[in-house]
Amino acid sequence: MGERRGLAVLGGGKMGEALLAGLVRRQGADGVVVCERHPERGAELAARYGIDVVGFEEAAARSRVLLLAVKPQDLPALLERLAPSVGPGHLVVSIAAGISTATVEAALPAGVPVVRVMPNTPALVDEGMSVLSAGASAGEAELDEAEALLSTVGRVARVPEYQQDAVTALSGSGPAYFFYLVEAMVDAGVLLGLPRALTTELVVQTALGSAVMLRESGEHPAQLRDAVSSPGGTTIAGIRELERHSVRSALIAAIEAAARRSVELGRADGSR
Ligand SMILES: NC(=O)C1=CN([C@@H]2O[C@H](COP(=O)(O)OP(=O)(O)OC[C@H]3O[C@@H](n4cnc5c(N)ncnc54)[C@H](O)[C@@H]3O)[C@@H](O)[C@H]2O)C=CC1
Ligand SMILES: O=C(O)[C@@H]1CCC=N1
Repeated sequence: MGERRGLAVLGGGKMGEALLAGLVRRQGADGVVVCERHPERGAELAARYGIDVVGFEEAAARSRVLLLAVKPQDLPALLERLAPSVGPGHLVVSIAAGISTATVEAALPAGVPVVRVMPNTPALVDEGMSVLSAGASAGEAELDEAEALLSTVGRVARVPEYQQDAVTALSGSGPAYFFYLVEAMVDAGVLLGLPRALTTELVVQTALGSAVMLRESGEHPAQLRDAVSSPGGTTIAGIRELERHSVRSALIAAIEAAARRSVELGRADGSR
């Protein structure tokens, strides 16, 4: 079993494809297969990335790493079908929000190493953030192996598993919050009479430039914001409105709600 080298992506949806696309772009399609419930979707991925679409049994026979990329609610059924083909020579990597390594391990034969990962969709453009935690049968070697895989599509961090719900709310869901902010800013530009295409360019480049500044300067965001806010100027007039509308507090509440939902998804029935 230890001889296997391939990678199987089980569930070729949005996140499965984002990881698949990045990995194939970096390492080629050799040894990569996908399992997908919807045949049309499978055919689309096969054509786009030059990979084989196979069943669970063949995926397990051909692959060392089994990347679980179905929705948390679909994971129990998938694990039940996958379990007979899996053994300790596999490395199971689960990206399902909220689902603990203990839950995945309990559905598989004893001793199968499981690593839980929270990735995000910017993996599509090699700017992903993936956060790893080891299950009971996984050690440094398995974390290193998962890290080698995920680092082809962005940055990687490791946390103790109890922090994964907070991570899910921040970097897993985070892209949606930035997209939401961008949408709102573009609406504002349109309201002020700017053409939508120009407005979008202004906002997207501003978002990108600000993100690069944050990463490269290492400065506190408040310091960078101060540098934009001239005394008696335009920026501080805008900031006052953000404060008046409790935007900071709304963001904190949103991220708290996302983390709570991650905890709920981890319950056997995903109930609220
Ligand atoms: N979308 C995102 O930004 C992120 C998603 N995740 C996690 O990734 C997982 C997938 O999420 P999405 O890609 O957004 O969902 P999705 O619904 O786009 O993709 C799931 C895919 O799995 C397929 N599928 C379901 N059951 C299957 C089965 N038994 N066999 C083969 N294929 C099967 C579906 O047909 C679908 O194409 C979830 O567990 C989610 O928590 C994690 C981080 C970020
Ligand atoms: O919304 C979700 O549940 C998934 C997990 C993190 C991002 N998307």
